[in-house]
Amino acid sequence: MSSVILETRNLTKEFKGFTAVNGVSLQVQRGHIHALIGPNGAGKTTCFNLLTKFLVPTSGQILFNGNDITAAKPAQIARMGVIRSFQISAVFPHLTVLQNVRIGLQRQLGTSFNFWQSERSLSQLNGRAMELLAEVDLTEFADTVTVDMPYGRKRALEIATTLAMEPELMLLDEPTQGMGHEDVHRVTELIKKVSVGRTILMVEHNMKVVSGICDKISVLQRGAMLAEGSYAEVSSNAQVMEAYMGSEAAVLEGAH
Ligand SMILES: Nc1ncnc2c1ncn2[C@@H]1O[C@H](COP(=O)(O)OP(=O)(O)OP(=O)(O)O)[C@@H](O)[C@H]1O
Repeated sequence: MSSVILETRNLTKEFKGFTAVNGVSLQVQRGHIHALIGPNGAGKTTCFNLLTKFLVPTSGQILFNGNDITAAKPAQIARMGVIRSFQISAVFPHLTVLQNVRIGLQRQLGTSFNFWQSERSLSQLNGRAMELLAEVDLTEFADTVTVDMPYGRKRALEIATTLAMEPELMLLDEPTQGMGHEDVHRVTELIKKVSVGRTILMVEHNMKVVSGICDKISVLQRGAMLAEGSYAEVSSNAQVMEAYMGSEAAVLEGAH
C-alpha cells in the first residue's frame, strides 16, 4: 500500500468570488502526525470542511488511499475511516463520560439499540468503552457527568469518542485550544500516544505542540500553500515568519 493516505490536488473553494482555499495540493503520509497551520483566515477550517465533505470543492481532487473521494458524502468518508473530532460540541454534556464513549462505539458498530440491551453485549460494550477511557487516561472519570469534567479532560474525551469510531485517519481540530500549560502538555502526550498505528492531520495554533510532535507541517496563507516541511524547515523560512508577524511569530521562534 502507498505511504500516502490522503492527498489533495489543486483543491479550491470559492465563496461568491472569494477564494478561501486556492489550489492546495498536500500529501499526508501514513503514520505521520501532520499539522495544518496558518494565520487567521488562512483557510484551515475550510480545508477540513472540504476533506470531511461538509463543503463541496469548487475544483480539485481529494484522494484517500488512492481512491478519488471528491464526490463522496460525509457518512461514506466516515465509514472509510476518516474521522474528525468535533470539539466538545460532539459529546453529550448531561451523559456520563462512559455513556458518551459507548455512543461512539454504537455508532461505529452500527448495531441496533435492541441488540445492545442484551446483558452480554452491554458488558462487552462497557468493556471496550473502559479500554478506550484507559487509553486516554480518563478511567477515573467514567461515571462523571461530562459537563462536570475539567475542560482539558473534556478534550481528551473528544479524542476517546473519535477513537471509538476506529479512525484510520484522525482529523483533530485545534485539540489544545483554550488550554492551560498542564493540559496542553497532557493532550500533546496523548496525541503522540494514540498516533501509534494511526495517522493524524491536525489544525493547531500552538507552535510548541506542532514543534514537539508533528512529522510534517503545511503552512497556509490566504488560502494557498506557503511552505511545507519539518518544523525546522518551516520555522526557518522567512516567508513563514513574515506571515506570522506579531505574537504568533514570537511563539514560532520561542518553540525552537
Ligand atoms: N461560508 C463562507 N462564506 C464566505 N466566506 C467564508 C466562508 N467560510 C469561510 N470564509 C472565508 O474564508 C477564509 C478562510 O476561512 P477559514 O475559517 O477557513 O480560515 P482559518 O484558517 O480556519 O481561520 P481561523 O484560524 O481564524 O479559524 C476567511 O476569509 C473566511 O472569512
